[in-house]
Amino acid sequence: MTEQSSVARAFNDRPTPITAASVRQQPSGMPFHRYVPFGTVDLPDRTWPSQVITKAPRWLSTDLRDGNQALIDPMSPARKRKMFDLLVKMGYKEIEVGFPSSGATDFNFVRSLIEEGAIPEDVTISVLTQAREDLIERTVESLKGAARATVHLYNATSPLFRRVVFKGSKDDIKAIAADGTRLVMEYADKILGEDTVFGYEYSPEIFIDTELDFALEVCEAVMDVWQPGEGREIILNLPTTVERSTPNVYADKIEWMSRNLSRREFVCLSTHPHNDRGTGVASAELAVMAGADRVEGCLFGQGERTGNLDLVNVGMNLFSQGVDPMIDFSDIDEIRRTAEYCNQMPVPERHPYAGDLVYTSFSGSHQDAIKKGFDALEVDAKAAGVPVEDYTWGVPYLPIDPKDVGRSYEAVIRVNSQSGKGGIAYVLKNDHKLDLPRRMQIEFSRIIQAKTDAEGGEVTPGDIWAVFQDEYLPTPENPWGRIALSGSRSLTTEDGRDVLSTEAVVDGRPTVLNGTGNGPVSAFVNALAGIGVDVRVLDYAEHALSEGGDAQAAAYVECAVEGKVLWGVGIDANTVLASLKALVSAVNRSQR
Ligand SMILES: CC(=O)SCCNC(=O)CCNC(=O)[C@H](O)C(C)(C)COP(=O)(O)OP(=O)(O)OC[C@H]1O[C@@H](n2cnc3c(N)ncnc32)[C@H](O)[C@@H]1OP(=O)(O)O
Ligand SMILES: CC(C)C(=O)C(=O)O
Repeated sequence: MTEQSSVARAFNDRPTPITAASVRQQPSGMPFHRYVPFGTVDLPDRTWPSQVITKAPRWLSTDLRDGNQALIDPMSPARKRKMFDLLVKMGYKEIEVGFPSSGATDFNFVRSLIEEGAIPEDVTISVLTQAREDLIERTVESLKGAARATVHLYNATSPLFRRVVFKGSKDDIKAIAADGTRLVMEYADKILGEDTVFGYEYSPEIFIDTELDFALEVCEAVMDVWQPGEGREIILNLPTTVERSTPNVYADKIEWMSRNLSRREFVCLSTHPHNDRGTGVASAELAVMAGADRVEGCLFGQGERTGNLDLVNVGMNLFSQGVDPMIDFSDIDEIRRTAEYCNQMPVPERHPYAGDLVYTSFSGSHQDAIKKGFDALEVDAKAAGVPVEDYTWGVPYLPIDPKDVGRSYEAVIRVNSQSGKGGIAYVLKNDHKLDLPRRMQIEFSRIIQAKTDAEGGEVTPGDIWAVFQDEYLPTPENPWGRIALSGSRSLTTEDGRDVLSTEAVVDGRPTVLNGTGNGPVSAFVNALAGIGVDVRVLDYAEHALSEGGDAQAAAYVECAVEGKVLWGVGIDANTVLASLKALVSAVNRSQR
């Protein structure tokens, strides 16, 4: 047994130490007995947990189909076209453009894409259909003249759907899939010309709830009809449809299918997660680790109920691991604005990578670490001789550089009552190039904290600057304080000592302040003593605010004025004058 320290012993002697046994949660009274746990897969030799994703999967955007079918107000042709053009611009090469047999809107949209030549040569459009002959015929008709097109056929295969929706046996369900595939091939043959490169995708809908051996049986029956082989791929898409299991169970199912499918080399194994449990992204990532070659989803997770898999999230997750997502997310706000316009739905502030607040910290310890992180990044990049925008990213609390998705650093730190000195110092440095010494950061943050405690809410960078100016840098528009430097200043050296003569206004009267010291600052301190002000300089710092001939400098002095310790700030093109102004700033503050 390890010996307890005296501090731990003292704590354990207290009457009510917190232990697991003393935390008493109450039964909820919720009817949880109505639900059964999701079955697991017996796959002890699973390999997916140790896989690492090192390249982007194939992507299919279904914004114009699964996304669109979930909208209160489905997209107008104009909105659909805007979404299509965005997806193309971002780099998606497989785009599900609709459900043409649903009605004129989708049918005509597909026609317009083809007839207006809106589909780049390297982009394959895809259309979804139920396995019903009239719908299949209409679906294939919509594709006439397309250069590259895929028909995607689905039917539900799970026990609940077999019993409740189709009221059929396993064989009936398998026949729907196989017959549907045959019909797609027949109509494609009849309707589409030789100039259409034609592809086929089949989805056993509700795959997640389908017995694995039956899902395999149906997929094999479909493949027997399609006959995949060299140069004749089949896409088998295994959707969660309604996400009901933890992502590891889905990954087991994908790995099991990947291992057991015949003709695997001609199968593009596709994943289509939904997000009912909020783990759609994890499901997709684990599915890719488990062998999926392709990921279907929508921008920002638009889609039925809680949505489809968020393509932006998965793509940016890859990016953040140093893997090229093969999709351009560099203007995330433009992508978001377009998606919001097309879907007529907002992307929430906390949405991964794209929300308004996802690169923003309000809290003190986060801001402190971020400020230190940015400072260190700059120093490290400089030392390595690498431009900071190419240097390996590593700033606390920021998983990626917001600039890589087109964001500025402005919103990285926002100040409210939860903020500390680091955040406030960051704003002054970022917006005004003022690099406050640490003790001055503490002093100024107390001033801002008093404001947030009194008024609540957020203090904007503009507010912070206004308070800073008012506190340390009286302006001609807002003059205050006993002393103001006015006209000229002369500095000579006699016997190795500086002799300073400065024109000033003291208590409203023109006054010349004369003093001698072993530097201009100490000469000015002595000049102030001449008008009865007792100042002792405790600390001093200065830095340039900009580069070049007309560069401004900032000086910071910590002084004891009549025994009161406080900081002053001066800004001037001349560093000596900046330091004298800083002394005046401290003296005036002491008497304010
Ligand atoms: C998981 C998914 O996202 S699947 C995609 C879902 N998307 C959509 O449905 C959007 C577009 N759909 C539509 O506009 C309409 O459903 C239409 C126009 C295609 C068809 O409409 P309707 O002919 O009225 O049929 P409805 O949609 O009600 O379909 C129900 C019938 O189709 C059968 N059915 C449903 N899915 C399938 C399928 N994949 N394959 C074959 N039959 C199917 C049902 O069993 C039912 O048959 P029953 O009437 O004999 O009981
Ligand atoms: C048609 C299929 C792929 C689908 O949308 C789903 O199962 O969610």
